[in-house]
Amino acid sequence: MKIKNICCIGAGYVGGPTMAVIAQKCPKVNVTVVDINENRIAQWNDPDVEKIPIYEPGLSEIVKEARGRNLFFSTDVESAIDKADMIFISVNTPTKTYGIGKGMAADLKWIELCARQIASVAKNDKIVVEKSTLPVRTAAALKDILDNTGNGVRFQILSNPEFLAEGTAVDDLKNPDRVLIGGDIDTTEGKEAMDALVSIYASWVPRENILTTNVWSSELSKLTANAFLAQRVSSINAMSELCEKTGADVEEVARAVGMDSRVGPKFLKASVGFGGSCFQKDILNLVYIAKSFGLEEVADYWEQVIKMNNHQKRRFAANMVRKMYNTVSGKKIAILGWAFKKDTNDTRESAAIYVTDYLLNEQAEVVVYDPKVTEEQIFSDLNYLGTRSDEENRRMVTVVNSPMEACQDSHAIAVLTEWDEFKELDWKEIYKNMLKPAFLFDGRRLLDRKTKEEIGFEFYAIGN
Ligand SMILES: NC(=O)c1ccc[n+]([C@@H]2O[C@H](COP(=O)([O-])OP(=O)(O)OC[C@H]3O[C@@H](n4cnc5c(N)ncnc54)[C@H](O)[C@@H]3O)[C@@H](O)[C@H]2O)c1
Ligand SMILES: O=c1ccn([C@@H]2O[C@H](COP(=O)(O)OP(=O)(O)O[C@H]3O[C@H](CO)[C@@H](O)[C@H](O)[C@H]3O)[C@@H](O)[C@H]2O)c(=O)[nH]1
Repeated sequence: MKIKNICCIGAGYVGGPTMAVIAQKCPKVNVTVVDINENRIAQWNDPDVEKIPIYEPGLSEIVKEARGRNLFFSTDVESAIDKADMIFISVNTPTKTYGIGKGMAADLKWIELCARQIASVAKNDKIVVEKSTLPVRTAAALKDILDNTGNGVRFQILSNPEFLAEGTAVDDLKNPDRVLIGGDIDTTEGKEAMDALVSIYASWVPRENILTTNVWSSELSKLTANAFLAQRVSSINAMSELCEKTGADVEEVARAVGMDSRVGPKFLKASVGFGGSCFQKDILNLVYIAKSFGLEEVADYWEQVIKMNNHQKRRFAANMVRKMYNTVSGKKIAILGWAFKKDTNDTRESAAIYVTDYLLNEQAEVVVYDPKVTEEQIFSDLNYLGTRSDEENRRMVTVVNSPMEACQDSHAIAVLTEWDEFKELDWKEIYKNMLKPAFLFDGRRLLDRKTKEEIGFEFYAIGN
């Protein structure tokens, strides 16, 4: 079966970049990305490609090349579903904020809406691909809805979780460690659907890097991968606290441990805590699934990864207050970096939000600078916590367009995102313009201690 038309529902951080790369690599396949968010689609269609809604290195160039040729962005969901042979569902699956499973389970309401819409529109057989991260066995629910509410056409459901990391999405999509495709391996139709998706990826991914499994293994592998990755960060962050008490340096420890080929060197960077839209949500989902099967020990084991992460964010902020003579009330504190990691404008679950909230509770005056995050986003993140009103947040927090301005007349600086540009700042000039003693808290192990101390900073870094 040859795929000619692809539709992707959800033009977000996954749908947008993933489909842009498929369109670039498969110029003969028409790819239409649809979303109910009109503003987002308008941004994807902005004649100035630098204004697309997602910042990812290399993405605007691909959109420029493929948009209008075989890559389209639209709000006409039904027409795109109707035309497509293959439909990717790439909508958000956040943690539930209500009802059963509140604060833990994934909210699948947008997934279900997609399934019902596909079923009502489809007039010929279609392959439906789960691209969103979903609880294991969601494919069964999807199949139920599609088969029971459709027009008698046949659907094949595949699981094809996405492993891209933000900030390196384009590179991850072009050179993935693996592509995972789960499907109904016991039927001819199931195998044909899997082959059709394999042939899309095989346009640029070596065949041996495309794994095919049963659908449940594929769904569960995605949650497992994120749990393992987040666990590494929490593990090294746990050691960072012990390093601070003992005189060991967490970077030296990570290097020594990571050189064991069984452990490996990647993802062992101690930090102020992991953020992003996935790790916390997916682990909570895993914990919920384990609990729902009565696997209390399994649930407790993974929940600890989240507990450690919350502790790391809190202890970083608490340490700032403690070092500044136990009060930051009325003190100006510059926050450098708001995104959850460098090279993205995404702020979901960013540690900066929680550290700032803590400092605001201590009555600090906070000034924020981030090269890619808008002022509106920063206030929206703070308001979402519900700790104080929008008016209060706007009174206590200022967002500025330059790091020098953020640091001017401040008592302290906290580096919370590892943007490369922070390494190159004129730190002598910054020091000169600060109140003394000038405190510098490095939540990313980005800056060199020796040179900063020579300038005169009171310097504190995670894990050393
Ligand atoms: N962000 C990542 O790096 C990443 C990586 C791998 C997997 N994932 C998973 O991919 C999924 C999507 O994540 P994201 O970060 O792209 O989310 P996102 O919020 O950026 O984008 C989702 C989009 O889906 C749209 N949408 C929701 N319901 C819709 C409907 N019924 N019809 C049309 N559009 C609809 C929303 O308007 C939104 O624009 C999640 O399950 C996530 O866990 C995310
Ligand atoms: O050694 C490390 C590595 C990461 N982080 C932090 O961990 C968070 C997540 O980083 P990263 O995993 O690089 O970015 P994400 O975009 O969240 O990607 C993760 O989540 C995606 C969504 O499911 C998956 O597709 C990716 O494979 C998985 O890496 C960020 O706050 C990082 O700063 C650290 O503190 N130390």
